[in-house]
Amino acid sequence: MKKGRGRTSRIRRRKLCSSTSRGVNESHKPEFIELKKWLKDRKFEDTSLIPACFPGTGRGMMSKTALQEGQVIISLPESCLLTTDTVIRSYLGAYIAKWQPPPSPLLALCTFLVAERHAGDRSPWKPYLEVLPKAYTCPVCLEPEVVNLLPKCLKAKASEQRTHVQELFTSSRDLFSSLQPLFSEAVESIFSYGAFLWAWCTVSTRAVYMERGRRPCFSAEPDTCALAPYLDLLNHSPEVQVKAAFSEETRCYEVRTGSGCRPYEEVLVCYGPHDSQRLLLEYGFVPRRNPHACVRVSPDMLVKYLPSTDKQMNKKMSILKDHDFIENLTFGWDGPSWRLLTALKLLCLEAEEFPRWKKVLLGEIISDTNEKTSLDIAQKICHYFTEEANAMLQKVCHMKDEEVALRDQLTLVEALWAEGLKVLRVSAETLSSLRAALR
Ligand SMILES: C[S@@+](CC[C@H](N)C(=O)[O-])C[C@H]1O[C@@H](n2cnc3c(N)ncnc32)[C@H](O)[C@@H]1O
Repeated sequence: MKKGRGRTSRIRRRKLCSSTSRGVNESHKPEFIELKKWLKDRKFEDTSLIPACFPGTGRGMMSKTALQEGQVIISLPESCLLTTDTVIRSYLGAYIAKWQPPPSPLLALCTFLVAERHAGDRSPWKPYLEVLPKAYTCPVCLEPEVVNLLPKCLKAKASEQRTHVQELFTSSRDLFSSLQPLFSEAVESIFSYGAFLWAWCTVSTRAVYMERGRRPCFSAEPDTCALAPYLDLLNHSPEVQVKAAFSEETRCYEVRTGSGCRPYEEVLVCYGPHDSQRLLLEYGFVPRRNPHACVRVSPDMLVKYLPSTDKQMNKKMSILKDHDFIENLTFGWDGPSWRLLTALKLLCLEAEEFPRWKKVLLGEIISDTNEKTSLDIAQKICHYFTEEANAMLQKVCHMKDEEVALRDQLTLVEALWAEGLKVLRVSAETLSSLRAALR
């Protein structure tokens, strides 16, 4: 779906296709009947996709007919899209446009969503708002005791996410207060943290990528998010491909299949080639069978089993940092990544081998000892993580029995650790084979 970077690009890099699990048609539900009427009034032409509930992925989209490769499966007219243009054209527009410093496009969208949800029956967006989830499962919404059970790297990111949303909310209070003339109730009760969090998660987990030019009424942050009713019912699969973009010619947001799909199968798009920690962080779910699943090795784990007496350790670590070998070191379905083994080889260099560190980064073999030592360290790290994953799974299982109210949240965490454990088992086998080949 596009070429942006970072938070927005991933949302919007959606491809499409199908899974084999049968879903239960939900198109008869009153909220979907209303939504379809609303879409029709806005010139949306019916599609072969209908909302349905699937055993593996929950609510998503099912195809009523066979879909051919390259076919447009959904074409949403501009008038159905909720963008910053919608906000500026609305009753909020004049307030947002004169606010200093200019709010970010994301804040404008969140403010609009909160106000419209509050408007209830009076909102022209009601049929769309009615089908949106009432709650989300991104880490920012999880209970602290559940966040505490996340893998270390993800826990740190979850905490950053929470701080980011809280700060955005706090720093927006004056803007919300300026909107008081528009409401009979106190704005503090309308723009509560809970309402803001819901809006932030709505945009974060559902928006499609649609780039708009910079406007002086908004801050310099990229304006790339658009909410696309109906289309945003499409779930993710890492294995499918689609093209999705706004067409200047038809003035519609179009999704085109990358491959065919049989009738009554779930139609899926790809949110990006993300590992499951990232999908949990950004979208609040852990997919089944993720080929991009991995277990991340943090810098402190990297050195955990290395001799603390190594005088060159600081220098080695700064080389790794300078050459971007400190992040994205992983175990995956293929075993330890090349980057992880390379970082370990560099860290395991003997004093007399150290001057040849550049060759290590180029992938050259320095010595048998270096090869063996680095594999041994990788095995120790893998073993440590395996023990940790087993212990965490036991803890989560115990908590699921004790804390029934947290069961859904704990199930997500459990899925993540269980996937990690599988990756580590495969990695342990790969490491054993690599080690045996050196004997
Ligand atoms: C764009 S919405 C897709 C429609 C959504 N399932 C719904 O009912 O509104 C994205 C959200 O759907 C869910 N989701 C998407 N793909 C999924 C998958 N493969 N497995 C489980 N949940 C998924 C996640 O909650 C995610 O935040």
